[in-house]
Amino acid sequence: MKITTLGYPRIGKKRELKKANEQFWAGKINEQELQTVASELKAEHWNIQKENLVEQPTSNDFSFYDQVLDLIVDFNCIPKRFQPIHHLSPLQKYFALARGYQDNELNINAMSMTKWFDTNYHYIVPEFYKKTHFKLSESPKAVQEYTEAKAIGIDTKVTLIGPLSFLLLGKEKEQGFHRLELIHQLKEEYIKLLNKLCDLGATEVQFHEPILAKDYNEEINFALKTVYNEFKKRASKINVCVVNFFDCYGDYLPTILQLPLSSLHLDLTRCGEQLKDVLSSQYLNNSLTLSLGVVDGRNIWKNDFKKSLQFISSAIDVVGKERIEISTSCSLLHVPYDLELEESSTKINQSIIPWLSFAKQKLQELKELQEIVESGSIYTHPLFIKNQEIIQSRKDSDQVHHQEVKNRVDTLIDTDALRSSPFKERKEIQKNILQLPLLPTTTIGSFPQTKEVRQQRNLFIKGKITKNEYDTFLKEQIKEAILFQEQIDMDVLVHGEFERNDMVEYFGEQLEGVTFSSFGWVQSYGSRCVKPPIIFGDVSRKKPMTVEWTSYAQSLTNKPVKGMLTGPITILQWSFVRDDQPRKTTCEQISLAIRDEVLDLEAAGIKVIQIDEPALREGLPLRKDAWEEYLTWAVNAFRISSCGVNDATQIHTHMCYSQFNDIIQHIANLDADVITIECSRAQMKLLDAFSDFRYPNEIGPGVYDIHSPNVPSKYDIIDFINKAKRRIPVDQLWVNPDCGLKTRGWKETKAALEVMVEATQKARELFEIAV
Ligand SMILES: CN1c2c(nc(N)[nH]c2=O)NC[C@@H]1CNc1ccc(C(=O)N[C@@H](CCC(=O)N[C@@H](CCC(=O)N[C@@H](CCC(=O)O)C(=O)O)C(=O)O)C(=O)O)cc1
Ligand SMILES: N[C@@H](CCS)C(=O)O
Ligand SMILES: [Zn+2]
Repeated sequence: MKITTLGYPRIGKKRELKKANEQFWAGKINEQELQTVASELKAEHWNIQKENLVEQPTSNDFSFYDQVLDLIVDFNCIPKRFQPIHHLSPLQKYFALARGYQDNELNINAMSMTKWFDTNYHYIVPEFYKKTHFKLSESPKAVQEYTEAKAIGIDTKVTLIGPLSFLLLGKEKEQGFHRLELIHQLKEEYIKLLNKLCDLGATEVQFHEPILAKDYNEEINFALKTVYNEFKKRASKINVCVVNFFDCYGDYLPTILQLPLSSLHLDLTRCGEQLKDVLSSQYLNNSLTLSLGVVDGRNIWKNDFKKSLQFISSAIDVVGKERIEISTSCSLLHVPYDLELEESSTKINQSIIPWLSFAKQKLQELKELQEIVESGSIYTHPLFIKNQEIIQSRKDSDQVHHQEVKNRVDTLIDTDALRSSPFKERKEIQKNILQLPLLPTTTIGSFPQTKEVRQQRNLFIKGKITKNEYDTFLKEQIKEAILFQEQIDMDVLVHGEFERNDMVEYFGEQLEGVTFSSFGWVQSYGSRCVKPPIIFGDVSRKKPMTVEWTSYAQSLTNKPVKGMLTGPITILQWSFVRDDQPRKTTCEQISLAIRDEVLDLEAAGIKVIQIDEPALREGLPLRKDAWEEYLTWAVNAFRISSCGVNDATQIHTHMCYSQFNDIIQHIANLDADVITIECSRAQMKLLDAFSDFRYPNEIGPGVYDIHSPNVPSKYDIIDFINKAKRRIPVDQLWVNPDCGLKTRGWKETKAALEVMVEATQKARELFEIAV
């Protein structure tokens, strides 16, 4: 029984790739130096896999920015707007696709980014045209990496995103065709790639087709048959493995089992039931190897060997040990590197360390499972016994269970999730209190997290400056931010979130039942990483988390300052969560903690409170038949956190990276007084969802893109507001940027906000003339 892997994290255990990329972008290191960092990381990751008895580690799981972008480049599917940058080196051009390009003459928008399924990883979205013509690069990255590993004596399995997922994860940039129509030509280029790999000695290619975890579609099923049958016919020497993760194969299973594959991967952590279906299927042929994804690639809990061994044993009973491989459920991209780094950390709750497993430990778990199975005496094996003791210690721990938190959730009643009066009545009350002009202006919360802000925080954490000094520094930042917003005549102000390392980690650090790592970095997009909190027990709030900063900001101005909180669904979605109770229950506990904070902000005189929920959509189950259940509890969780306030307190929410058309009813059910949404890249398409639905509450469509340092023109913003006004009654509209400004510098932030407020003032004048 072999061990197989699906991909290793690539950012580096101390974020070496992040740092090298950023230095390269800043012109501080050259391409050769960056390549050296990359090669060292790849070699290190292959060697870790070898040490853990992975015979053939995976290659092509590395990426300088994103694995979908790698394919866009390798199949030459580069949008025409990038043609003028042919003078750049291939690597510079690659980064330009992801980050956009500006010089004195050119200003090219980056390709857009979106969430990779229900994860917090973002991929670059391929853009397709009717006439897109794929052409395999002379030196595809998969070939380079396979060769690079071979040169240091490591035979690898090559991972590739499969052709169906590559197409379906992209979007059509013109009407009148469906991107799946491009499959035949794309397939030809994949076949060329397979043959190239084969010529170099590669024996196995692992095609990741996570699109199969989504709803069944007849055309996709047909394409699946055609493509993989042809791979076998036209690249017959290479073994083809299909990998799906995050859910089961569903109705694709009969087709999948009839394909000429050498192995098939099953994510048994998300969908254990599928193993029975596979093992009992009439289509299971006697040469197919099953790759059992028993170790969770999406969470950080120590594997429960009992559960895994049950899967493994039942599969061995039917197909025999030789046809079984054990694996992680998905690529390890979504978990941090190495728990050993936390062992001397004063941040993490040390007593929960035995319960955890990061990427390196997950490989060790596979090795131990292999050893146990090969020993033949599973349940008496010392590794099994030790594992079960740890699993049991977590189940019984009083660190995990707190009766008063459970009681609070159990005694929630319907009215806890209801505002006192309907929106129409609240609107009038809030209007009288807040006295805001038509088209009120605001921002989403964060202001630039400058080097100085991060440095001061770092000095404070390392004990090099006192709490008093750090607080004084933060107050200075807040004061400057408030002054600036007053100067430009912004209507609803924010304090700037300078005290926060991250919008989720900051709250995680302050909640009971949650711990946080020192080095648990996970890539979110490009060089940006997050350190997801670890929710290990019943969650509650010890004391106010944000009131001091918001109150301080409010004390500096007569204008309303928005309290700024991260919502329960987003905290849940962007953390590593408990696997011993339903997500819904954990979410309800977080809702109550946020509710307490909302009420404390209200009691401190804060009149506007924003509860960010950018991850609401991302939390949707992959298959639509499970949406309703999720949306019902998720919306309710938001309402529990927001509905304790008086009618006079205005509740905002904010969402970004989302489409709303198919969940608009649930967005309305949140019953936030105001929702601000990312809108500028998708132009007004997003707003159409709200307008077609006749969305009843107030909306702030983002009027400019915060991902680019470009300062929007006044004309563009007025044009934007006009378009919005055509869709939504003007007394429902707010004006704001797409999202927070933490990744931007102050110079462009100030210029852009100034333009935004001026444009709004002009739009108000024009409106008054028109009426
Ligand atoms: C809105 N987004 C977010 C998502 N998920 C989150 N959890 N948070 C989000 O904001 N998902 C969707 C999007 C993704 N967008 C982003 C945008 C920006 C970042 C980002 O900037 N990440 C930072 C890390 C942020 C952080 O935690 N900083 C800490 C630590 C700073 C640090 O680097 N310290 C050094 C110490 C140096 C030393 O001298 O010792 C270190 O640890 O090496 C802080 O500010 O205190 C990033 O740099 O990638 C992420 C997602
Ligand atoms: N309040 C947060 C929301 C990001 S989605 C911010 O402004 O950064
Ligand atoms: Zn946002």
